[in-house]
Order: sequence, then structure tokens, then C-alpha cells
Amino acid sequence: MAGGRGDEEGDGNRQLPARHAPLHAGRVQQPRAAINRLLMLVHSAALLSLLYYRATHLLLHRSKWPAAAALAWALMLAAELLGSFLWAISQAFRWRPYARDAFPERLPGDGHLPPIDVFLCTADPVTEPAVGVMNTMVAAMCLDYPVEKLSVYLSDDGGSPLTLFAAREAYRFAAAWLPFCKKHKLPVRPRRHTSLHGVVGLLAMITSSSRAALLYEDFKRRVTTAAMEGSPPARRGGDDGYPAEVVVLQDQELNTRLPRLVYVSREKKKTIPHHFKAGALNMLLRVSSLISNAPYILALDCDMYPNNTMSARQAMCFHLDPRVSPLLAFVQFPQQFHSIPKNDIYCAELREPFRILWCGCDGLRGPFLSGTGFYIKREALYGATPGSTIKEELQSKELFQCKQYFGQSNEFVSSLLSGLQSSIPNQNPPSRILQEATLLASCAYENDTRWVQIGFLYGTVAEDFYTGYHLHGRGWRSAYVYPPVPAFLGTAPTRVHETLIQNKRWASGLLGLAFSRFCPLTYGMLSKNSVLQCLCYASLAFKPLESLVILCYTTIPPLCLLKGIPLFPQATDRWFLVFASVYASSLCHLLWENISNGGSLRTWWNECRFSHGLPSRNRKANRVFLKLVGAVDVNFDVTSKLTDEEQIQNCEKGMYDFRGSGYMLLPLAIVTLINLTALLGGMTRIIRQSSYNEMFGQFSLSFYVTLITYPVIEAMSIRKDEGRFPTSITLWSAFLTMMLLLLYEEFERGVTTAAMEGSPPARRGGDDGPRGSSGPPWSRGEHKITTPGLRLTGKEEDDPTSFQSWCPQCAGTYVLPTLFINLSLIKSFIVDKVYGMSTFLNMQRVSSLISNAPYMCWIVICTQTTQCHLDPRVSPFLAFVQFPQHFHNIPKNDIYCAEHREPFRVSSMTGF
Ligand SMILES: O=c1ccn([C@@H]2O[C@H](COP(=O)(O)OP(=O)(O)O[C@H]3O[C@H](CO)[C@@H](O)[C@H](O)[C@H]3O)[C@@H](O)[C@H]2O)c(=O)[nH]1
Ligand SMILES: [Mn+2]
Repeated sequence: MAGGRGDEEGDGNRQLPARHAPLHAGRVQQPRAAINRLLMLVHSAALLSLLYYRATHLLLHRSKWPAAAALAWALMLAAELLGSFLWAISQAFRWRPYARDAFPERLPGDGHLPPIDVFLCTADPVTEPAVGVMNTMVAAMCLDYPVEKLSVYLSDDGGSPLTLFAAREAYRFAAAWLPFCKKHKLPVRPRRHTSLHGVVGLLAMITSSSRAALLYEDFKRRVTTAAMEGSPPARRGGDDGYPAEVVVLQDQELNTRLPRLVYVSREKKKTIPHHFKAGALNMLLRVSSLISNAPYILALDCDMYPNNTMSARQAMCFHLDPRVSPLLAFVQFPQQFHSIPKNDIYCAELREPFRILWCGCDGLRGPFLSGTGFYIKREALYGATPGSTIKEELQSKELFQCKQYFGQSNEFVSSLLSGLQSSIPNQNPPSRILQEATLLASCAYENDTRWVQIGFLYGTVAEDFYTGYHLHGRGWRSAYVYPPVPAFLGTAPTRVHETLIQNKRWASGLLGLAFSRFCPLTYGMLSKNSVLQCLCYASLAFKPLESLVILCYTTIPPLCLLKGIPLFPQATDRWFLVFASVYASSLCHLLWENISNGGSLRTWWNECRFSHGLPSRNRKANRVFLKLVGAVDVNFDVTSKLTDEEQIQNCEKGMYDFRGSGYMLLPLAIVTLINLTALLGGMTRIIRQSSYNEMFGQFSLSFYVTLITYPVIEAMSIRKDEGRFPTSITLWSAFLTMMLLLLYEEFERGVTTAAMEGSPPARRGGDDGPRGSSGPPWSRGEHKITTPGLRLTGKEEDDPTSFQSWCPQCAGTYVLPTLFINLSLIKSFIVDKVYGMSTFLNMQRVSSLISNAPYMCWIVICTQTTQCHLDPRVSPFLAFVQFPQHFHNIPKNDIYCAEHREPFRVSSMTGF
């Protein structure tokens, strides 16, 4: 991308761009798009074949299998169907990947640039240390943009006097730092994974003895000392909340011109919901409308500091282009991170979203709104229709109608009616305005208004995703810029716990949309959005369900491996190729996407590990279940921005840090142990039964899962450092795995027996058999006789004379043989041993009362029968016709001679 400033600061008379010199350019990423489409074709053919194989096998052979096997196959089919659905909708992202360049040097002079308000949110002075927040704030003030057109708003949801103190100190420091920045023509990109960040990183690179550096050290010392001494305190007010506070800092007493800084801490009351970050941003939207009312807003998380000061100008290349501007709601920059270790085991780089998915949407209607690092049009947030202004829309309305929407503040409504500012007033706002601003920051302001539809949307912790979806649905578009020098850099999580918190929040926010009436597949399709863009939204919204697929794939095959139930075709079967090619093609696609985006084999492996098992997925799956049953109300748990050198070193060594996650680790640990057990148990079984061919697929899968979850095994057993698995969790997971395996064993035995005996299983009564066991069982009404479509329970129906009465349909017309299945037998330990014989005797007695046929065919497991008894030559002497016993589950290497070849082939009494 072209960068660099055109003119020196203060030149308000830049030349307008040459008439046809475009401010930006865009193109479809080729050959990526072509390769993606080709892969789509190949992969979908393979997927369809896989589903065909799974479904037909299940339908055709189900009746011959033990019930546990049929159930496992059915679950695998469900998982594969779900996986295929998710894959199919995710292809919308890969259809038309797009890339853009901006040419800020072609922008008009500073005098023509529109003002920008920067919204910065912080929530917790402990997990978001003040020095870090101030780094971001100062870096935002240093954006390469006319100072008089820039205002920075800091929302402090912690209501912390310490943050306000730090803001004042930082403002003073900025007066020295801003000229220094301009002089040294910063930005300079800070070193990768340095724990210093923001201005500190920049300083460290330039000089450590300059005046600015000393001032910075001084600023930092004062803030950290204040934080340690607790004066001013980190928290304000009592437990019930605190009032709103608006403080404007302006440069009157300083001799450098600085952007205006406004500190706002909104009113909080324990009983009133504050809607987390969305609430904070909406409050800033109102407050800023009275003070600067800039037409464009840059939203930043407290740790996302502007690293490339050109981003504002880059964004304006789009917002000021008359061809795209009327429909353009926001320009999004990727989220990038300064604290990413070389070995990015947590995939904190978010490569897939920001390198692939967002580029994919950019070729459609534009990227999703991503919480931070976007320049958005104020009009779009107020709810204007694309192409018009809120002023035009409100002019036809009465004042009371406007107030119904936007609340009771006259000042605020008149700011809407008077249109947006093209320049910002230089003086401090009068106290009247500050009082009004305090009112706009109160809890009650939004009561009985339409603020649920205006600004950032509520009711979710993924407010960014929802708001973007809402904007796109109303016909707005967005643009994505991925500059070579990162525009913003944030703090990435360096612990499993942080990743879990983040993933939990995202998963619950996204799923909330998927299972609401606003689902992108239904509601979205009817909106002004395009079909492909809706599929993109749906893909992200349904993505957490992927964890269910993974949960199935990491538990069912290993359990079946333990039991010797094959789930995949034999290795020598040509169908095996279909399965292998589906897995291989998805892994290769991921590898290619990694390498072509500057990744490596290592990033690829980390992503495989992360997305196929470690560590967030199982947690997500939990959430999916809980969310589906409506059991959780997810909070916006703020992720910690503290970085720890030891954690970073652990990352470099590829060691996950499991501190602080506690019971959240159980699902992960259990899956790991099940696979490990299956791998060892399965290996023994395979060797014993020489079932290499049947079990190859499952064995490989368990091997892959064990490889992926190796860090967990390591953390449970070998590691001694702080980040290892807590011993209690290790013990619990071992215990629970054992219980699970025992339960599975029981279950498997249960369903298999049920299938053999008829269903439901005859498990009535205690261990001693049915109560009152005197007299024959059928006379006590304890057994049931079933005919197709008719169900009987002993008692008077047992009377053979009443046979006609309970089967009126059959009366006189014995066309079909009637099937009698004895469902309930005497169940006791003694009879258990001769169960088959007792069944036979029972049947004989029951049938003698009902049909009393002269011949009986005893079928144990369903086989065919025939009628040889009718041959008059043999019939008089023929007592029974015997069929051999064949078995379907005999291994090729029949070491137990289970085939019974000798009895049935050789020595059977053939003459008999
Ligand atoms: O009640 C709250 C909670 C959070 N925040 C701020 O919101 C920002 C994001 O919170 P963080 O804990 O850093 O969340 P992340 O997981 O890093 O956030 C990602 O995901 C969020 C949605 O879940 C988006 O809002 C963010 O922009 C996006 O970076 C931070 O600056 C917080 O200070 C508030 O202002 N008020
Ligand atoms: Mn964050």
C-alpha cells in the first residue's frame, strides 16, 4: 500500500486530487479465488460420496449390526451432516476474496478532511492496567490527522479515579510526545513480541535518553506508584454504583496543540443493566454529539493502540470517495497483536478470520464489524438509510417523535437536526453542555427510547457482529483494509484461560444470533443483504456448532475402537480413499492458506491443534449445550491485558499455560484420556484380532487426536511448572474418564442385549425376578405379547377363546402368519444361565394356547426358514430340520475357531 504523508502539517490548502486519480483500488485475489472454487468442487464431490457411503451402509446393514454399532454410525452420520452443512455455508467466504489499497497521498488538503472522534473503552483498572490504556490513548492522539479535527473520548466503565488521574498525566506527557512523534516521522513498528508496547515500544527503538523518553518514564512511574499506593483509588463509590462524570481536558495551559481529550465515566447502578461495551459506545455517541459531533468515529479497545498513524487517512480514502461513500458505513482494519510469540500456540494471530474470512466478505458486501479498529459513519449508527442523512430523515418528524427515538435531551436532538460538524469548536464546551453530557451518560437516559435499535446493539456480548449485521441488512456496505504495516496492535491472550473466556463469549454471542429469529439464513435472506453475504454471517454464527462435530469425532471413534466396532471402510476398500481424501483435502487446504499468507508449517500445525481439539473447542461445546437449553446468561468477562514474561517463554516452548481454568479443562482432559486409552486398548485388540484393515481409519484418527492433545498429556503428567494441569483436575478427569468408560461398557452391553432379546429390554423387577413368582408367568399378567400393530398385556386376553376378540382384523382371514414375540420372561439368576432354553419352553407353552401349530421354527438371531416338512416321503419320520450356525463377525484369522467348521461341516449328523 502506498503510504506517507503528502504535505507538512498545517497546510490547509492541499490540492484536490487530480480528477481521475482514484483514492483507492481493489481487485479479486487471483489465483486464490480460482483455486478455492476448484477445491470447492473436489471437496464437495468427496463429501457427498462420504455421506452416501455412511447413509447407505447405515440403512442397508443396520439390522445386522449390534445396536451400539448402529447408534455409533447414526451419530457419525449426524456429525458428518452437520460438518458438511457448516463447510458448505463457509464456502461463501472463499468465493470472491478481495484485496484493497488506499492512496492517502492523493487526499485533499487537511482543510478538506472531516473531523474524527476516537472512542476508547476501558472497563477494569486491574485487568486493563492504566499505563497500557494510556499508551493507546496517547497513540490515538498522535494519529496523523489535523489535531483540531481529532477528539479522543475515553469511556471508563470501571469508574476509576486512578484512570482519570492517569489520563491527566498522559495528556501532559502527550504534549511532549506529539511534537517528538512528528519530528521523528513515526510510526515505527515496535519489535515483535516485546512486552513494551505502544509509545514505549516506539521509544525503545529510537533513543532511551531523549527528553520524551525521560518524560515517559516519569509518567509511567507516577501512574504505577499511584496504582500501588491506591491513591487515587482504583475504584469509586460504594457497591450500589456511582454517578456519571464528564471531564474535558484541553490544551489551553499547554504550549502544544493537542487533540481534545474527554474522560467519561457513565453512571452505574447495580440494578440497571449497562449493556457492557455496547452501552459504553452508545453513551459516547451521545456525549460526543454535544462536544465535537464528528461525522466519523474510530472505535478502539483499550489495548488496541494505533501503530500506523496513517490509518485515519487510509480510511478517509474510502469515506471521501463519492463513488462508494454514500453506501459505505465503515472501514474495518484487521485486529493484529503485538504480543504474539513466534510459536503462536494459541492462534492468537487470528489468521483465518482476518486473512481469509474478512477478505472473503470484502468481495461481497464488506467485512463484519470487528469491535475495534474501524472508522464508522455516525449517520449509519443513528439509523439513517444508506445514501441519506439523519437530518433529512428527521426533518419531516415532530420533535416529540424524535425524542421518542433518541431520548429527552433537547441538546442532543438539536445536534441531530443541525447536521454534523465539519470542524470542531476550539474552546472548551460551556458548563451547560457538560451538564447535559452528564445527563446523557446517566443510566436512565435510554429508558423508553429506541436505543435498542440505534447505535451498537444490545442483548449480546458480540455487539460488534450484531451491529455490523444490522447495518448490512439495511443496505449499508463496508470496506476492509489490510495494510502492510499493522494499523492497530492489541494484546493477545497468552493463557488458555484467557482464550477460553474469549471463545466462550464469542461462541455465545454468535450462537445467540444463529438461534434467534434474526438468523442470517432466514431473516437475513429477506433483508437487503446479498445471499452470499448472508451465508458468511450464517457461517460465523453457526461456527460454534463445529465443536459438536469435533466432540463426536474425538469420542465416538475411540470408544468404538475399544470395542472393535469399525466406523470407517477397510483400509484396502476403495471407499477408504473417499474418507482419506476428505480429511487430506481439508488439511491441505488449511496448509495452503497458511503458507500463502506468510505462515509456516508450524502455524499450520498450531491451527490444526487449536481448531481440532485444543483448547477452546470443548469449552465451546459445553456452551453450545447450555445455550441451547437456555441455562446460561453470559457476561462480558473482560480478557486480561496483563502479559507475563514467563507465559511468553512458555509459548515459545510450545507449552500451553493452563493456569486458572480449573474445571473448564475437564472436557478437554477427558477427551484426551479417552483417546489415549483407545489408542492403547485399540492397539492390543487390533493385534489380537488382526483387524488392521477394519480398524486402520479409527486407529489413525485416535493417533492424530492423541498427537494433537499431547500438550495436555504432558501438562497432566510430566510438567512441573506453574502452567501445568492442576493435580486435582488431573485426578478428577482420570476418575471421570474411568466412570465414563465403565458407563459406556454398561450401555454397550445394554443395547446389544436389548437388540438380541427384543426391545424394550426385559429388565423389570429386582434381581430375584418378578414379584409374586408363583404359578406360570403368563397367568400373572407379567408378560406382554405383541402382534404387529397390536399390543397385549396378559390378563383375560390370555384366554385362547378370546383370541378373536383382540384381533378382530384377523378374524377368519389368516392370510399373514401372526408373529408372536415374547417380551417378558422369568428373569432370575438361575434361569439366566439357560435363558435360551427357557425362552423356548415359554414360547412353546404360550403358542400351544394360541396357535398350537404342528411345527416350530426356533430362530435365535433372525435367519430364514423353509418348509421341508411337507415332503410326504420324509415327513412322517421328520422331527426337525436343522440349519448350521453361521457367524458374521469371524475375523480372517479365526484364532478361536469360532467358525465351528468341524461340527457343522464335518461331523454333523448329516444322515439324520
Ligand atoms: O462492560 C464492559 C466490558 C468491556 N469493555 C471494553 O470492551 C473492550 C473489549 O473487551 P476485551 O475484554 O478486550 O474483549 P476481547 O475479547 O479482546 O474483544 C473482542 O470481542 C469483543 C466482543 O466480544 C469486541 O467488542 C472487541 O472489540 C473484540 O476485540 C475492552 O476495551 C473493554 O475495556 C467495556 O468498555 N465495558
Ligand atoms: Mn481485547
